[in-house]
Amino acid sequence: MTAEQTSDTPPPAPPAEEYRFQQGKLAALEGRPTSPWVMARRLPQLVRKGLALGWRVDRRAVALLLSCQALSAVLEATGLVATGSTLTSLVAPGDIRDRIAQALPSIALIAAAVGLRAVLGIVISDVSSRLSPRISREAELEMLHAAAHAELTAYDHPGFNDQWDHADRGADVAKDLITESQMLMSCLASIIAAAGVVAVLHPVLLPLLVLAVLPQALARMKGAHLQWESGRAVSAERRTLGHLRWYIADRQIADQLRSGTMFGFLLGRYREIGARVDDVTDRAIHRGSRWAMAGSVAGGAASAVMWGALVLLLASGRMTLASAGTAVFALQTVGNNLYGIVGYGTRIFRTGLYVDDWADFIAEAGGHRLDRGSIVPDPPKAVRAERLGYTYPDADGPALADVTLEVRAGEIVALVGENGSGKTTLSRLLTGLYLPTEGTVTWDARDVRELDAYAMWRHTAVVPQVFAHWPLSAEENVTLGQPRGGTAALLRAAERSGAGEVVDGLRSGWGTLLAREWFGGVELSGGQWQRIAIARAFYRPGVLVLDEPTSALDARAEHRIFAGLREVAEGRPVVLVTHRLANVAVADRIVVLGHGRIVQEGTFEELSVAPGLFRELLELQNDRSVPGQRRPEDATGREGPPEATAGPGATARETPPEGARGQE
Ligand SMILES: Nc1ncnc2c1ncn2[C@@H]1O[C@H](COP(=O)(O)OP(=O)(O)OP(=O)(O)O)[C@@H](O)[C@H]1O
Repeated sequence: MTAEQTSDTPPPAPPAEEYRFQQGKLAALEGRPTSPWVMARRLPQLVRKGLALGWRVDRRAVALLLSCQALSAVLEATGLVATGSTLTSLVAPGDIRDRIAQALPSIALIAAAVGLRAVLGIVISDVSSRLSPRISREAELEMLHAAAHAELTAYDHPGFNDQWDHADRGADVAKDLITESQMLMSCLASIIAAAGVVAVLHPVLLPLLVLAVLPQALARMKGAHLQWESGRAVSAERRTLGHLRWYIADRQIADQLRSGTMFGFLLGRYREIGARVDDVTDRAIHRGSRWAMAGSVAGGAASAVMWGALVLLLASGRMTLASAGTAVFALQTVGNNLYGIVGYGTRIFRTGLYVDDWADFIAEAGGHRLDRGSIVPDPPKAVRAERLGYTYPDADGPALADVTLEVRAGEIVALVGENGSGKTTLSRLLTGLYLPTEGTVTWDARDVRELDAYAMWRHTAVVPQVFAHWPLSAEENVTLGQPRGGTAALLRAAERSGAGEVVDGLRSGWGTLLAREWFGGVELSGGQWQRIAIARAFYRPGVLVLDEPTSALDARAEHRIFAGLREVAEGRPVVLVTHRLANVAVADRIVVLGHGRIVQEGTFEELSVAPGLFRELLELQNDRSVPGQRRPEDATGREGPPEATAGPGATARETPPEGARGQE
């Protein structure tokens, strides 16, 4: 036990709200089959689906599979018929040598059929093994395509991530659909062959055999459905476990996990959630076992009836010994294959449910497929928001309301305001990453809804607050794999952003892999990464959005960005989001947001003198006095007024929380 766990302090009371994925309403779940009968009816549909998947990947392989299957069934029937005639020859009266000689051709036929079926089995297994991984990869690619063509807002909808998870599982097991379909067809072909022989021997045997297998078939299907249901019920919990694993083991926060001695606490959460998952799964397994038990008892009784009937037929002389012997072989073949059908049918049904999830996802990207116009825009000369409003899914109120503003090419508009006032949301709307829930956003007077989304994003360059560290070369990290404008454009962007200095120090210059050491790459510092991210945006044409672009930069690097911004803004609309109010002096216009609305608008000179939120924030940022601390020259004990001595560029200073101030 670690020192962390031996602490005498009692475990903390459970919080009012727990980190938990919300399970969205899964429309696909409704109307899903629940009864074994409906499940059985779905099997042909699923086999078709499996074959269709395979067909898309490799037609020749599927055709070969089906042909081998059919041939194998014919050989099975031939073998059974030959078994019948072998037995008839062997039990006939006469000299044993004559009887053996008479049976020899059919024995040879049985041997040939068995041998050929073995060869066909190897071919079938070879073809389906090659086909399976390709099917999964194809399914995965379709899923990734669907995800990349979902609206960004999809990720804010509870349920979307769940649907992605289910689809992912579906893509993973899609390969099994073809193998299971093929096994199912193989069993079916054998049954048809053997059932024909049984039916000829005596018509009563076949229905009795079906009756013997049916109870177990129903029980197994019920079990499969219960298992699938429980899997869905705990899927959100499983994802939470996955996230917790990330928090416990990821390198990015490994230092904080240690310095905050968080390990024991998070592990406790992990155990609690794991126990909840086990609870649901155990219940499903117990229910499934009860069904299996009932199915076995009923099936055993029905089998006894069938074998009793065979003995009666033999005893009453309605069946010869040879026919009875053939019947035993044929019944065993039918019986085994019926169990095979039940087994593979159950598996294919379960696989089918997951594959349905996958199919639902790729059809509609979890209900959030990009569904916009097809107009391919030019780089915009003016981006305009008109009475714009935006409410996040399931949010209590709007994040933005009644916002009207325009940013023209060559103009820098700064968005400022307190945390949560809607700056990032607005910048995402202006670049069409979100679609408005109220009002419109237009690019050169065209509603962004009418534009082809990916075509418009080719004219957007964004430095978000949290930017990607792509595990690619330095050059690809700037060009994003879409070189345009040649080396000159790359070097220009690098020069203006300060990324050039970073690249100059790298072991292979622009070709250096920027990834962690254990990927064979070079890891950059936070500020160095930010310079690369800025170069990325400077390199791309179109609307430029800089959301806190210099938060990790040193003073020299920051100065370079803002000093060069006017040049970068030439011919393109620029939106600058920042809390460092000294930096917004570079903007042509400043838009101040408060609770999702525009509360002030003007130039730096206008707003810094006009009473209002901007001046208040500016003064707070420039205030370097410490509340409650006496200044040496202030012998009267009077709390010093805020000093406005710090010039523009002074770093924002955190003020202590209200409660802490009260205790001073
Ligand atoms: N993905 C989201 N889902 C739901 N609500 C969100 C989401 N992102 C932001 N919000 C809410 O929308 C409001 C505006 O957020 P936004 O990120 O636009 O603010 P901001 O002004 O950029 O804040 P900051 O200065 O802290 O970056 C906030 O109240 C926030 O809680």
